[in-house]
Amino acid sequence: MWSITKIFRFETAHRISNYIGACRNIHGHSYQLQVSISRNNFNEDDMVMDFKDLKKIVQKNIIAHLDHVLLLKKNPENIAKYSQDNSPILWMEYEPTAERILDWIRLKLLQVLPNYVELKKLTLFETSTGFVEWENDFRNSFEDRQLSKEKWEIK
Ligand SMILES: Nc1nc2c(c(=O)[nH]1)N=C([C@H](O)[C@H](O)COP(=O)(O)OP(=O)(O)OP(=O)(O)O)CN2
Ligand SMILES: [Zn+2]
Repeated sequence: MWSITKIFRFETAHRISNYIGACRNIHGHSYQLQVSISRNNFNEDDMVMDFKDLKKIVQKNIIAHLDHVLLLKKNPENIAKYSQDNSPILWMEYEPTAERILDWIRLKLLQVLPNYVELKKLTLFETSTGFVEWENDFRNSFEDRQLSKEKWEIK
């Protein structure tokens, strides 16, 4: 199995509203995202996938939605405090922990990546010392894509 990885950066603010400590306050991180996709063979250009094509997909579907945006869980407290704010807000179903942000990214990428590649691994650095990873075990790959498509179609 071959894989390629592309690295992205984005600046995003969040607050973890149920957190006991400073992460309850709105604060920002310079996130680093690593996206790895895999394939058994090469395409007619002798590539797993053109880095530029992977970049376009991730920029359009992920980075454009997260960069310089405030991530908030859609709960009554956050709605009351921040919904009148002029900042761009991405309202999330869950607290915007690194884990949940990466899961949001994973579900979106499963929906938009071309069928000839598999999403292999995702790594999200929230700080220079803390990161979360997801790795495909390839057992439920097809089912994951179907579920992801259904989830996004509902919204
Ligand atoms: N498992 C998780 N733990 C924490 C998350 C998270 O998303 N997942 N998030 C936070 C805070 O939002 C923030 O990221 C602070 O994290 P921390 O690594 O503690 O940041 P520091 O700058 O203090 O890191 P040091 O290396 O200790 O200086 C908290 N936890
Ligand atoms: Zn944080």
